[in-house]
Amino acid sequence: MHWRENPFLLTKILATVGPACNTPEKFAEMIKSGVRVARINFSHGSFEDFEQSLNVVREASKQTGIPIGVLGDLCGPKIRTKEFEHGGIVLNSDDSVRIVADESVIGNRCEESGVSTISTNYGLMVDEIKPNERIFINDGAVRLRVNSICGEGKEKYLDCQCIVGGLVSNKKGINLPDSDISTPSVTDWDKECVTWAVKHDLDYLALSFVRTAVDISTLNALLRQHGCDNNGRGGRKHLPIIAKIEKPQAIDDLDRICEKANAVMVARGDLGVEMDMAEVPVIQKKIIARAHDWGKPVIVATQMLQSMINEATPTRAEVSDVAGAIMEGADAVMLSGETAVGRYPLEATAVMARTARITEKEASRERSHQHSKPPKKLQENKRRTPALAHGVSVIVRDLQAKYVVVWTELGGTAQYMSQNRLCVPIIALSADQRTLRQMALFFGVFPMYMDRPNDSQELTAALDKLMLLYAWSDVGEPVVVCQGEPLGTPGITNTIRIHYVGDVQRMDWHDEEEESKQISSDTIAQKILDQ
Ligand SMILES: Nc1ncnc2c1ncn2[C@@H]1O[C@H](COP(=O)(O)OP(=O)(O)OP(=O)(O)O)[C@@H](O)[C@H]1O
Ligand SMILES: CC(=O)C(=O)O
Repeated sequence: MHWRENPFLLTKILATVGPACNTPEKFAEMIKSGVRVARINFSHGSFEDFEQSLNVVREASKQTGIPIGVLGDLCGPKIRTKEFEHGGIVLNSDDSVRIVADESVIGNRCEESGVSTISTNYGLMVDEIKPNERIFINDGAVRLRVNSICGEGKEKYLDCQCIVGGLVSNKKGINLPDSDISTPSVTDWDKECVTWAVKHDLDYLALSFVRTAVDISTLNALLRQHGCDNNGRGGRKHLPIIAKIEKPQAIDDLDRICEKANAVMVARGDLGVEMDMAEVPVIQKKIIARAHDWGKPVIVATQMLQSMINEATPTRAEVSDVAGAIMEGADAVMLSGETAVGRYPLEATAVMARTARITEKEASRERSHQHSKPPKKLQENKRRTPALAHGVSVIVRDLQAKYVVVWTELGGTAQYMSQNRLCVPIIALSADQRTLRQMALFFGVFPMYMDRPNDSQELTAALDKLMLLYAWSDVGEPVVVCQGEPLGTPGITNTIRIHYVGDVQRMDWHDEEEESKQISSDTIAQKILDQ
């Protein structure tokens, strides 16, 4: 157990798994310094690779005793270049470039004519793009403009002119910022990945290039075919969906996307290509605020500590970026290439955790002067658990309680508590391993396994022992406890208790002692620990 080594970092850190951190020992070190969710990117590698990454994470989680959520990142309708004769070609400004319909063509550059040919994994794009529209390759590093559409059937191609030159190599991403493309939101490859994810018990699925809330419903329908249910649950497996916001169309449907998805991600890599990069910071702030209105966790991703792929220290601007996202209210911050292929994965995690710790303290201080603001849309819905969570935030403030403790079957209560930004650790106890892993994404929530107690009394006794064992609390300090009554029924959190650590035992034992003899806090603590 490393709870004491790295106590209560409220902000959640996601790390992308890749060759740079692909051993249980390395990943365990990253967990110890603050990583709580591992991202497997289905864009890179085979099912064998994904299985190996998953085993690494699960083993590291076992070694550290800390529940780690695993997120499978579905590629969605991402268009990519296919293969080239020598792995790639260099384009120069004004070069003539053909994007061909035939997906089997190997890309090349004809030295005689100077014309370059590129094939893609979406041949139909030649039917859907119009003259004058732009084609961005490799995160916008290389840019083309379409002159005209030529040929027929398999021979059809887009005749383009290169505006910004550079290297174009195998499997590089293509963005079409001016075009309306009808690729399915969940591709055949995504479907295979979903089957794999369900079979291997992943904890989250992220969907790339979400355009409207309908895309979330499409994935949910597919998950239902696999026996999952993200709404009513009804005893079925819960596999929450994270909507990646990286298309301008998604911003137009943000409210419905936040309502339908279980969490959202500000995927700044593609967002910064699909629209003017200069707009991204303002959009990020808006997405974070909107996700909070709906009580959904929000992750800020991409290039957070990009220079650490090659350098042992980040730039000041990168550190400021991490801090800025946390001040704006991000629940989680993500590392991509930094941990997947970078030279300093552990250092990157440590910098992120240190920055988060200092920033969240300041953010909490600022919030403590404001009135608690529960998520607007949840409050409008007038449901029991969000109202209860709001009540807890007021009690925590009035009593200056140091912890909130919830007993949760499915994690819903922990999520509502998290969204109220209590600014104190929420210790979320559960006997369900999947629930524990899924709660790893929630800001301020610390999932911990506990055998299911039979009743409130047993829960209180176990809680006291936990508090004293880890020296989180002293006897007599207040802890706010939330649970369902009777204990163990999912979806009925209906009780808030203000418990003083050791209280029940203090009274019991006091009766046994002679009337005049005061029993000390130290004696009570010792008796609880000895039980
Ligand atoms: N498992 C992996 N194996 C090899 N290289 C990887 C792996 N994961 C990531 N990378 C490399 O690190 C870079 C950044 O990682 P990231 O996961 O953000 O990929 P990406 O392709 O940029 O993201 P996305 O597919 O979400 O747009 C990738 O472009 C790729 O070159
Ligand atoms: C994370 C991701 O997919 C992006 O930033 O584009």
